[in-house]
Amino acid sequence: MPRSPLAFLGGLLALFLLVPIAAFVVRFAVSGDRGFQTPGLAAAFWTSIVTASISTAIIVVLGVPLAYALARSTGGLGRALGILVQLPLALPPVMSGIVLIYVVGPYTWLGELFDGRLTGSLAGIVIAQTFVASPFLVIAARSAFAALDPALDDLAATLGHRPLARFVRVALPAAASGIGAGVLLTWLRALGEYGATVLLAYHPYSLPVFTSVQFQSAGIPGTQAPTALALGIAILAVLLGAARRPSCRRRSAGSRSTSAARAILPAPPRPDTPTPVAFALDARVGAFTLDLSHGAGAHRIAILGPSGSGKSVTLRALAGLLDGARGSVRLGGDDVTAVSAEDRHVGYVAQGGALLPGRTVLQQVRFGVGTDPAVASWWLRTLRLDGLEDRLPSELSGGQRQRVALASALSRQPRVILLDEPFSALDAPVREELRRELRRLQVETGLSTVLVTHDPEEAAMLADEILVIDGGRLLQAGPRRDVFSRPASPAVARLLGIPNLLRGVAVSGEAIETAGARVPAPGHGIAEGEAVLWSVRPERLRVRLRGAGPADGTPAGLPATVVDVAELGTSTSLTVRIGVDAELRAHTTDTVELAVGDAADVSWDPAALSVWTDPSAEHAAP
Ligand SMILES: Nc1ncnc2c1ncn2[C@@H]1O[C@H](COP(=O)(O)OP(=O)(O)OP(=O)(O)O)[C@@H](O)[C@H]1O
Repeated sequence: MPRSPLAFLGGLLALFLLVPIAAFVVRFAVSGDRGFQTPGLAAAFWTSIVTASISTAIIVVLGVPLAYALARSTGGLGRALGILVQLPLALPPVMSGIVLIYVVGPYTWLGELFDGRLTGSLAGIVIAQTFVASPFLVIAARSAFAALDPALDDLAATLGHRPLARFVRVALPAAASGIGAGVLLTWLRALGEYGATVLLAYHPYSLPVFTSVQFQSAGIPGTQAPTALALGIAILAVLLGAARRPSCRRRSAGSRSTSAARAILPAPPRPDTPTPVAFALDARVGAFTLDLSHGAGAHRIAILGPSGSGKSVTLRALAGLLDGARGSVRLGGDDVTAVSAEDRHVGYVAQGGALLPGRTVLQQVRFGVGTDPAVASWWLRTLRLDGLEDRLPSELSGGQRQRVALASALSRQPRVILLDEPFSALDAPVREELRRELRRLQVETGLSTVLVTHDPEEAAMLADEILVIDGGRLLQAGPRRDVFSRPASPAVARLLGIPNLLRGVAVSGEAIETAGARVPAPGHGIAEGEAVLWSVRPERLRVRLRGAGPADGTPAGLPATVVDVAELGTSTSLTVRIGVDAELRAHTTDTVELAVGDAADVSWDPAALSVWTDPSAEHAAP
C-alpha cells in the first residue's frame, strides 16, 4: 500500500511507462525468430546512428552558443527568440516535415541549388533530425547557463579573460553536466525521429522508417529486431547518462604538481604604489539610480550603507562591469573610464567570494591572465592556503573560500582590490581573523582597497576614508575619524551604529532639554526653541558614582541612574537614564564599580557632542 496519494499517482505512471517495455522484452525473449537477419536492418541501423550523430554534432556546435546568448539576454528580442526556438518541439513532427519541404524541397531555391539532394537522402534525414531535436539541447543548455552564478563571469572578466575565453573556460565547464544531459537527450530524439524524416527522406531507410515499413509488410514479428535494437541503445544511453560522472576535478599538470608549486622560490608581489580611487558615477540599474562622486584621498576606502543603498553597484561600476554606466573613474593618476574590465587590472572579490567550480585552489589562483605562478604561490602561502592546493571549492570552509577568492584576485597583482562584503557570510571568529589578516596585508604590502560593508566596525578597521551612502547618493565622505566623530546627519549617525541618538529642544544657544534633563551643548549654533537630534559615542561617555568628583578633567556631569551593567569580557557596557526616560549607553574598558540602581553622574568632552536640526520636526512644521 503506497504511503501517500502522491506515491500512488507517480507509481501509476511509472507502471504505464514500464509495462509495455516489459511486455515487449518478454515476447522478444520467448520468440523463435527475432528477425535480426532481415535484409536492410543493418543498413537502417547504421543510417540512424550516423545521421543522429551528425545532426547532434551540428546542434551542439550551433545550439550551445545560441543557448548561451539566450541565457544572458534580458531584452524582449531574446525572450521572443527563446520562445520561437521551442516551436519545433510543439509542432507534430509530420508537420515539421511539411514546413521543411517549403525550404529544402526539390522545387525550392535551396533544393534546386543542391540538385534535389536535400531530400530523399542522408542529408534529408539529418535536416529533419536537426530541426526536430534542436530544442532539446537549446532548452537544456539554456537552463544550465542560466543557473550559473553571474559573479563567475564578472570574476573572469576582472581577471583579464575576454568574452570568448569566459565562455570556453568558465561558462562551458560550469554548465557541462547540464549540457551533457541535453546532448544525450538530443541524440536519442534524433535517433528516434520518424514523422519529419518520413516526409523529407523516406529513403534511405532510417531505423524508425524501416520499422514502419516492416510493420506494414510483415506485421508485428517483423518489427521485433529493430525495436530491440532501439530499446538496447536507449537503455545504454540512459545508463550512460545516469552513471555517476567522474569527478569534474581537473587535475591538470599544474594542479598535480603541488610539490613543484612549493618548489618555486618565494616571489614577493610587485611593490604596490598606493592607488587612491576617484570617481563620478551616474548609472541606472533597473529602477535604481546611482549618482555618486568622490575625490581621491586615501588608498584604503570603505563604502558603508544599508542594504540596497547601491554599494555593490558602485563596486561593479568601479570594476568596469556595469554596462551603460556614465561618468569617470580614476585609479591613482590614470583615467580608466574607457578601459574595459579585462584591462583595468582591478581585483574584484564579489559578495560571497565566487570561485570557479571544478577548479582546484591552485588552478583558481593561477586563473588570471598573465598571472605569474611564483606570485600566485606567494599569495597562497601568505594567505595560509598551502596544503590546500588540490582542493576543490566544495572541499573548503567558508573562510578558506574567502582566502582563495582574495588570493586569486591578488595573484594578478591588481592596482587596487575591490571587496564586496567579503566577510559577511562568516561566523564571528573567522570574520575577525580574516579582517586582521586583510589589515596586516594592507599594512605590510601597501595594498590599495575599496571595501564595501554595512558594518561600521569593519569600515573603521580596514579604511582610512569612509563614504556613507544611501539610495545611490553620498551622505558623507571623509577621513575615518571625522566621519565617526562628526556624523553629518542623524541618518549617518544611525548607519555608523551610534546608539546614543536623542531628540531634544534647544532651551538656549548653549543647552538642549531632553526628557527634562538639561544637556550642555556649547558652540553648536543652535537657536532657542529649535528641535534637535544629538548624539555622543558610547566610548566618549564617563559614568561615575554621584559625588565622586571628576578625576580626568572632564566637566561635572548630568545626574543619571544606572539601569544596566553588562560585562562583555574585556569591556563593560553601561546603560544610564537621564531626565525622565532618556537612556544613554556608555562603553568602557575601565573597571566598573557601579551597580544597577546607583545614582551616577554622566559626562563627556563637549567636543564629542554632535547636534543636528531634527528633520522629522522640520517635516512636521506647517
Ligand atoms: N541587475 C539588477 N537589476 C535591477 N536592479 C538591480 C540590479 N542589481 C541591483 N539592483 C538594485 O539596485 C539597488 C542597489 O543594489 P546593490 O546590490 O548595489 O545594493 P547593496 O547596497 O550592495 O545592498 P546589499 O548590502 O544588500 O548587498 C537595489 O535596489 C537593487 O534592487
